[in-house]
Amino acid sequence: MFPLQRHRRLRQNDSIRSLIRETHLSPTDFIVPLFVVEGKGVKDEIDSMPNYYRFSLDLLAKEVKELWQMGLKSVLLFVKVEDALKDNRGVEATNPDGLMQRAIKTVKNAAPEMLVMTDVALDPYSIYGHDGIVDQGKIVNDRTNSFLAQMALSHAQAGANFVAPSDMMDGRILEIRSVLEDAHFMDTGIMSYSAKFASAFYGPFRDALDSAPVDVKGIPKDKKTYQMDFANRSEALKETFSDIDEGADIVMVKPGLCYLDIVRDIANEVEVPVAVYQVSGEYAMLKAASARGWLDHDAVMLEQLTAIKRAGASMIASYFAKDAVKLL
Ligand SMILES: NCC(=O)CCC(=O)O
Repeated sequence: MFPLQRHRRLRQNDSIRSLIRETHLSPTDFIVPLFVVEGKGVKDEIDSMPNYYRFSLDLLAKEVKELWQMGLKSVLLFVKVEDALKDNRGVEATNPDGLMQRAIKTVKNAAPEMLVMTDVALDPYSIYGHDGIVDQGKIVNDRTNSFLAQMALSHAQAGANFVAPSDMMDGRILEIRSVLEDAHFMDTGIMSYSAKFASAFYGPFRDALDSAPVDVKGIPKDKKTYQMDFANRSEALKETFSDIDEGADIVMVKPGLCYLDIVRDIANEVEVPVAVYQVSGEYAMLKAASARGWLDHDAVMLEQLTAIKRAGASMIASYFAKDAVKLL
């Protein structure tokens, strides 16, 4: 009771505040998403993601060395696939000499200890921009899983440490785990996008990879039959428990800031590490507002990242990773 308890005693100066601080960010909290394109000497800024780039393999190597020197130890690879290589089943996704497979090797050559995680979903390879095979206007589940498992295997064969299925098909973790085990890739981990919501915050990412669902009659224009309804909460736990039962090593909530209640729910319930993906729209909002002088970029960035960790994230996939680490 006041005045025996004066809460402000513990806030009087920076030394006491830092002594009692409960949440700390460190470079090892981050996974750095990287966008890869064909070509040479390409470092192409993404319009809706200022200061974020698509790299050709030569400059990817340079970027990865820089990240490693900054103390960033994990990357998550995404590729921009040329239109001529797209189809309905993602055949190119299993090409041993495809862009993803070469990107994995490039990262490993540049920084052998860098943890390489790879996106597993059909959308960058799909003529329809969907994460699964489209058949008569539907995204088919089980047939998609076989392709995802072959894609994951191909990434493992190229040297990926973790595959990261971002597609939200049912049962894909079990199928991927089984295929990896059968092929003796028992040390290749799975970071599952377990609670991925059908969010409007992914817009800039889809610009970056040209992977938005097409606007064609008879093809679903959104991903709501597989990604979760953002109004739901308990479903996220159900999805996450399924993925853990099927063999996920790390589970993920995506997007970040609007979903911290979900992060806390899951962190309270599960015993595997929880990743959060702070997505492209979250990045774009802060870049836009700070460019206009409306928000203090660095202060808001650190506040958001700290809040994500405070909510229960063991790791954060974030386009701010480099900006943040420079301040830590
Ligand atoms: N499967 C990866 C994503 O959908 C990323 C979305 C984003 O950063 O907006």
